[in-house]
Amino acid sequence: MNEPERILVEKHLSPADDGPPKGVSGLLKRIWRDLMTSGGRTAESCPDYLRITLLNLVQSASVLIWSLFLILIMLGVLESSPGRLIIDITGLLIALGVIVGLRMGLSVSRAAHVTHAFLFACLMGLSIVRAENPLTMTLPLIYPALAFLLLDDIRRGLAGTLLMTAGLNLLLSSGFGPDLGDNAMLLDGALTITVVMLFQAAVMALYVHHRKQAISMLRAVSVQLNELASHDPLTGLYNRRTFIEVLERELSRRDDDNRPLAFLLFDVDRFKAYNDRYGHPQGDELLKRLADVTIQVFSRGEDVVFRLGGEEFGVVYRTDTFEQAAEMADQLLAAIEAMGEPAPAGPHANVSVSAGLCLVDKRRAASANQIYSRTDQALYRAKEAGRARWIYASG
Ligand SMILES: Nc1nc2c(ncn2[C@@H]2O[C@H](COP(=O)(O)OP(=O)(O)OP(=O)(O)O)[C@@H](O)[C@H]2O)c(=O)[nH]1
Repeated sequence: MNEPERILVEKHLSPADDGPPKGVSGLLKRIWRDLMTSGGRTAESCPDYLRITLLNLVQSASVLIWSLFLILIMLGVLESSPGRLIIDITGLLIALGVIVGLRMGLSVSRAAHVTHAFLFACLMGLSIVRAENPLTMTLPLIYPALAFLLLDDIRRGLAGTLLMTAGLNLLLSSGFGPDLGDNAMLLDGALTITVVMLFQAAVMALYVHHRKQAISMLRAVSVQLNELASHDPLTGLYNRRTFIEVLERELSRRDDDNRPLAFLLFDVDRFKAYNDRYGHPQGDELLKRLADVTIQVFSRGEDVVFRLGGEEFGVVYRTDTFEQAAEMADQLLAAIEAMGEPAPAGPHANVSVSAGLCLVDKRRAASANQIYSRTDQALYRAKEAGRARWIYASG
């Protein structure tokens, strides 16, 4: 994605600022939003929003659950065992670690993998530690849904689910897992776990697949819309809307980049006569050829060429010296005159353009619109002075 497109996409994706909500409910909403978005690290329109909010949701719930278990153990309501304590304390530390880590910029994938690995180990551990309770067997059934949602990866989610299913069946058959009494109950339990887990895995895989498809479709549509909104359909150049954004961005970078910033505005001479003589379609062809020639002259990655409307074009570019900026304008006018189009009217043998050249003064604060209108006046003077030339914009 090149620079002007990046600006538009970022602008498009940046969250709308509705202002902070007020009152107690506003405060609670702000805290909740802050927690779910890791202190504003993500927004609804961002691709990683779902994973970050889900990780924060799972880990916040974990903090509450592990704390509750620890309090109940300390109060003597729940029986204390070393295994149980290790799982509860590790769970609490990991949950807090992921929440804080995400706020401090921890990679979302890494956070998802840590959470997923602990979920896996913890559910297996609980099945052993609480083996006396047959209900423990149902706990690991939550595994596939969360693993798929956290990892957002079908292969890993599926591999983890199969491993969990195998592990649970191993626990049951080895006698380490929940005590299911007789063999018939054991078989029933093993089959139930396997079928439910695989069913969940299939449903979640389908869900993750469709969500990914929908997201990539939306991204493609968003890129297409940006393309339409930022480009001129005839020449493929950037349009006026992008021009203002690019020039404003370059103006704001004046302190970071010491090289002179130039804006060249040019307009085809006697284009009406050309259209009248050769027809509109031929006029369109000429505009396309002009666009190509301009791109050939201004071919550096940072040069940005625009069609600003009708037969008017613009270039925003930087050079090492002001003299070089003027040389570029000379080169363009010469390249256009060398295009070899027959002239419909006027004294020139070839198609020509008139231009205004503005060299932006670092010390003078001017908006993009002001620079445009100053350069337009210079262009007007070039027309008045006989066309086929460029004139400096004053001020
Ligand atoms: N073929 C074609 N013509 C266009 C397009 N947009 C504007 N025009 C024509 O461009 C012509 C501009 O005419 P004028 O503004 O009178 O300027 P000019 O004839 O070039 O004269 P000067 O600028 O004074 O040299 C008009 O006839 C418009 O119809 C376009 O997309 N395609």
